[in-house]
Amino acid sequence: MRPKIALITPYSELGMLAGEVACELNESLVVKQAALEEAIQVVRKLEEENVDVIISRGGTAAVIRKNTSIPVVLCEANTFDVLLALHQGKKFSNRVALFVFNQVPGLDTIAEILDLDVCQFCSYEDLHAIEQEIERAMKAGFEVIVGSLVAVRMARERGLKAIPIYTSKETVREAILKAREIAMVRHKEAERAKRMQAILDFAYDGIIVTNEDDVIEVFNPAAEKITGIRAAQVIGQKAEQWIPNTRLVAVKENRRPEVGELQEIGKTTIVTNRVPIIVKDKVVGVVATFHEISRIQNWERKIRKALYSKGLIAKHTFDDIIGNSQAITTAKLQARNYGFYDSTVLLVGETGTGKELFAHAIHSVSPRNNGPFVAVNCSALPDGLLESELFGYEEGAFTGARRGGKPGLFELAHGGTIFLDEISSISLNMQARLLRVIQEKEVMRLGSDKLIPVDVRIIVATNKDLAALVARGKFREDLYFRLNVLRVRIPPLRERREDIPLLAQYFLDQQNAGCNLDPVIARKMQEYRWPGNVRELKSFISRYAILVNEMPAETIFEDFLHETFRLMGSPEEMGLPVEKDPNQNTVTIKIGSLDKMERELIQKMLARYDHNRSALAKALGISRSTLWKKLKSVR
Ligand SMILES: Nc1ncnc2c1ncn2[C@@H]1O[C@H](COP(=O)(O)OP(=O)(O)OP(=O)(O)O)[C@@H](O)[C@H]1O
Repeated sequence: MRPKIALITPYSELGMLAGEVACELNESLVVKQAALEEAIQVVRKLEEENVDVIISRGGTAAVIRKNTSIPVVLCEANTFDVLLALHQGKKFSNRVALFVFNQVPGLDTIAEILDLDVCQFCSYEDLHAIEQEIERAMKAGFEVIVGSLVAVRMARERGLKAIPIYTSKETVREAILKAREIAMVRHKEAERAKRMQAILDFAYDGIIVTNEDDVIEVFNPAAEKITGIRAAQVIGQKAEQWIPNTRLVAVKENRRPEVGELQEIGKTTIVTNRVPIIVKDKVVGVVATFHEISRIQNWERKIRKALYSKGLIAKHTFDDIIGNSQAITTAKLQARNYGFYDSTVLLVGETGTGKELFAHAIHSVSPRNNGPFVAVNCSALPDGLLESELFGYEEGAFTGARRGGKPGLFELAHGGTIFLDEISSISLNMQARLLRVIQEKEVMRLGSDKLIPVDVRIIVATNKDLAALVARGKFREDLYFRLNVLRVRIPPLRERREDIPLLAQYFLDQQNAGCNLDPVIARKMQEYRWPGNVRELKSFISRYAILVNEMPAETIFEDFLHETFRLMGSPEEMGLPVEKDPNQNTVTIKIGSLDKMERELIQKMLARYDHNRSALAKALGISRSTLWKKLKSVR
């Protein structure tokens, strides 16, 4: 933006000279002719035109300065210009009255050089004052005057010889250059002030600034909203008059920042930071920034929600891992200790034992617990898809690649933990890429040649014997050693049968079933092998909670087992105790009424079938409901 510069001069010659210089400097200059008080009207107009700087000289410059906030650059004749004019004056008299607004430095020396008697008349600001001074000079016997054009004009009207002091071209050039510089600085300053204002206006934080006298200088719109006080009321007032319990004065005196302090303003609780403004070791004020605590809570909720919707948060802690057995307690203790380190953790355990649960818990005690937690089931995706999910891709990396590319899960887990479940299922190609990530701590998106540094802790889980896979060449040995740093074995449920009733009751409570586990079922459950471990137990309890009011607990369990056997194999294969009776094909009962004999027969058969009603119903060739009715009559 070109600066707007104006020159106000009492005589046209200076205007013409300045125009010429401005042209040479490629600067646009508005020239106005006016002297002393006449200049005030002109200045008003220039203000409307947003002129940045005014150039003027002598008394006119002094008048302008008093009447505007626009900066005024002096274009004063210099000593050489005065000397030239005095030299001219000497041609007419040895006594010269000098009419200039400011004292001329070195005037005595000039007078001596020129051998001239010079008397200076100065500091006038209106025509009347000049007139009076000229009268005084005349009375003192001066016949020649040298000075500003206004003075020269008046002197000539009174018949005196008068020589004007012209401003040299060099002085004009300097004035224009100076004006240009000031205009530029002003523009920059105005821009900075606008930016600062925008920051204050649009900041969500309340901002209050006090000066060294504890007077409020800044009170932004957010501060108005939070405090309910209007800025216009408080700016220029002492802070303690308006802000209850303010510590701004104390902060100024202590010279120590107070950060994250809670403060009550009416019914609102705010979190505030107060920091002293120290310039060259002097406290020149205090700045306070603050926001309502409810807003922080809202943000937190939003952030958590966003992370939740992405599944990027650990949802479980060690408290969620139920079990008192020695086996699970040892595993928990070990895993908790590993949580504090940053090395890779390998979780080994059968399906459904709680490996993912352990991964969540390890992250939640780790120093990374504020970072994201990303869980990936490596067996759930085909190799190519898993690769693009884990490492991300650049736009156009493959057909169907999303515009703008996509960050991989390693990038999303930056600062946190990534959990790779079923690690044994990844291909050798993926194993090589994973090894590089672990070694270099960098990922490269598909279709990109840029390495992105990532700071991620890795937890992997397997239900397969990785060492055996290494021996069979299915798993890279170097990766195995990288992963097998901190190892936790999670025991299967059958190795901690004492936890079964506890877990069952825990899941029942989770379902709000409002009942306790039938002790008979609890015992039976402890005898069962639970090949699907806790997951299987949990799904049984979900069914149990729904059916417990509909049918006997034993029937629910037996039906459950029946289905499991159908899917997985015989009771023997499932590890259930099956009565091994040498007289398997016969049952002895006492002779009695038909009813009685049937009751005894059913009781004995039930015992033989280890209370597995489905199996018994099948053996007797009757439906389970018929058997159930008969059992009811037995009881
Ligand atoms: N000790 C436990 N206490 C409470 N809940 C548990 C426990 N162990 C496992 N669970 C629950 O059992 C289910 C299966 O657990 P999880 O998914 O962690 O097992 P996993 O070993 O990772 O299974 P997979 O090998 O099939 O991936 C989850 O619902 C989990 O919350």
